[in-house]
Amino acid sequence: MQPDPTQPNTEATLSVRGLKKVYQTDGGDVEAVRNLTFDLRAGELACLVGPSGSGKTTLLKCISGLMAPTEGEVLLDGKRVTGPPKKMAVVFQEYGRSLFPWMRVRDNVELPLKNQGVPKGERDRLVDDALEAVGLSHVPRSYPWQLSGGMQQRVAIARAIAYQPEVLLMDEPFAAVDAQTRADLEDLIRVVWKKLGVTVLFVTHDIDESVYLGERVIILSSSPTVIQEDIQIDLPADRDQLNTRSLPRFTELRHHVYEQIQLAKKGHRPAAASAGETPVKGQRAG
Ligand SMILES: Nc1ncnc2c1ncn2[C@@H]1O[C@H](COP(=O)(O)OP(=O)(O)OP(=O)(O)O)[C@@H](O)[C@H]1O
Repeated sequence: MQPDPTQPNTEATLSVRGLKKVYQTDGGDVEAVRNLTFDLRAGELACLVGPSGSGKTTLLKCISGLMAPTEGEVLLDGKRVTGPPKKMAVVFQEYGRSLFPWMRVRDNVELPLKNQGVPKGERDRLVDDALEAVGLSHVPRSYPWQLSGGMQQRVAIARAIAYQPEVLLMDEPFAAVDAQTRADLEDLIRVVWKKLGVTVLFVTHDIDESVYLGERVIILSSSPTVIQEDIQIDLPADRDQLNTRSLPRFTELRHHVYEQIQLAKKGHRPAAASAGETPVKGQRAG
C-alpha cells in the first residue's frame, strides 16, 4: 500500500510526499513527475528503476534540494528540504566531471570536509577511513586523471562517504564503467552500506543491478511519472556476483522487474494512478 502523501511518516529518514515536477519550456509545459510518494527508513538500500525519461534524475534533483518541486515536498528527518542538505551526499554518473583534475585524490576527498570547517585531525581520519573503505589507500597523491574510470568513481564514492552523510543518493553511478569494474563497485556499495549504516537511494537503468544491490526496488512508470511498483528484494543479505545471480529467486525477481518496466514502457500505469488522470499534451496517460 502506498503511504498517504498528506501524512508525514515520523519513522522515515527520507520522505517524498506527493512530489510533482513540471518543467516550463518554450515548447510548453513538460510534466516529468506527476505524483510520487515513498519513504526510506534509516539504513535502507533502495534502488530506483524506470524507463528512460521517467524522471529519475528529476526526482534525485528534487530530493537533493538542487531543484524545487512544483508540488509536494521532500522531508529529511521530518524537515522540509529547501536546498542541498548537509546530511546528504550525491554521487553522479560523470565522475570525470565531478572530481577536480588539478587536485590530488586526497584533496578531492577532503574538500567538502574543509568547506564544512571540520578540524584538520578529524579530516585526516575521515579521509583515511574513506580511502581505505573504497580500496584506494595506496593512491592518495595521484591525480584523478592518472586513475582508471572505476578508480575515479571510487574516489567520488570515498568523497561522499568521508562526508558521513545520513542519506547517499547515487544517480547511475556505474553507467560509464566496464562490466567487470561495475560488478566490483556494486559489491563495494553493499560493503560500504553495511559498514556505515547509511540510507542509500540508488538510481539505475540496469534491472539486474537493481535486484542484486537493493533490499528494495522502486519501479517508476513512464512519464508523467508515478510509482508502478515498490517491491522488497528477499534475497540473502550476503550477496556475491556468482552465487546470488544464479539463485532461482534472483531470476524470478529480475523477470518480474523486467516485465514491469516493459509494461511501463508501453504506457501501463497502476490502476490508482490512472483513475481520474487527464492526458497531458504530447504524452500518453495510459
Ligand atoms: N531541464 C529540463 N527542461 C525541460 N524538460 C526536462 C528537463 N529535464 C528533464 N526534462 C524532461 O523531463 C522528463 C524526465 O527526465 P529525466 O532526465 O528526469 O528522466 P530520467 O528517467 O533520468 O531519464 P534517463 O533514464 O534517460 O536518464 C523527460 O521528458 C525530459 O525530457
